[in-house]
Amino acid sequence: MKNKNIQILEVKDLSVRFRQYDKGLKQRELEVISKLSVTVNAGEILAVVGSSGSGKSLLAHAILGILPQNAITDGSIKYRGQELTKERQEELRGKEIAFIPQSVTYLDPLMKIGKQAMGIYGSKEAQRIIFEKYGLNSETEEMYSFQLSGGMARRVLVSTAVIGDGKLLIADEPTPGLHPEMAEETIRHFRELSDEGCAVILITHDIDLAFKIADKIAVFYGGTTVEITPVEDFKKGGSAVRHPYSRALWEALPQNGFKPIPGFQPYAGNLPKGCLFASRCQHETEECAKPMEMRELRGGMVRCCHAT
Ligand SMILES: Nc1ncnc2c1ncn2[C@@H]1O[C@H](COP(=O)(O)OP(=O)(O)OP(=O)(O)O)[C@@H](O)[C@H]1O
Ligand code: NI
Repeated sequence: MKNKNIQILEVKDLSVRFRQYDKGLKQRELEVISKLSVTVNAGEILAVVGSSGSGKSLLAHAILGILPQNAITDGSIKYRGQELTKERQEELRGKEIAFIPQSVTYLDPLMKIGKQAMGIYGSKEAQRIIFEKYGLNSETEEMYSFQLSGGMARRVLVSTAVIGDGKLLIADEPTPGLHPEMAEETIRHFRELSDEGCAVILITHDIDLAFKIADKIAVFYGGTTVEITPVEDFKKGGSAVRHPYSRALWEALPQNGFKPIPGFQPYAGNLPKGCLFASRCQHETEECAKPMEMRELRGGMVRCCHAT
């Protein structure tokens, strides 16, 4: 494996707020991501897991510079050591930084699939090989996105993203809607890309999948990271992970007893000042009401004052 220690992406203290209008013309800002920091190195696969609405897709959109107009971001996002400005995002998006979006509506409805897949840099031959690998015949190239089934559209998105020589691949839930063999193939492909030195961020609900290929797992909750851990700790089990929410995720897996987590994730605009998980946590004490920073622990990071 090459370049394993070269940092490709560094997100530091990222916050994302949405400007919204309350009743009348009163404006307010809804903070949906706060103090979020992650890094990914070349040749490394970082899996981002966490419940629905925890901010996973927004992190991807912030890196790519495709947040909606009313979004305000703070903090820093560095790509290969340099700040990712709007100009750089535009320049790198779809080239060095490849993206598989969560929704197939990202396909351009007015452009033939072949043309979209070619992007700006791909050759026709390379495209054919990749399309075949993903079970897309040459007729697909002449189709428009509305003519594709959900699974086909997803395969187009995946193959499109992996055609070029990306240095960073961000895949937002790439496998749902794919047949198991195709999902396996996709994941194998990610591994190949990372072995060639590409940094990969895999956003997924499927923790088993993350176990299979990730090097590192970032656990999101309420718009920020609560834990970053080498995948090995998650594999070892509930006692090896650092945060009570990570442990709860582990215990909710079918093979570990399917234990549900009582309570709900707090919603942006109504977040507690201290630990976001406190109201659902059996270890809650007064200390948990204080602002909680990420700290290093046992070769990983955790946002919990009780973790040991
Ligand atoms: N344009 C927007 N305006 C206001 N709030 C938004 C907007 N887009 C997303 N949000 C909110 O931001 C939070 C994070 O959304 P995000 O899509 O990143 O979640 P996610 O972790 O990707 O969830 P899922 O697993 O369901 O895909 C959610 O609470 C969502 O409602
Ligand atoms: Ni999402």
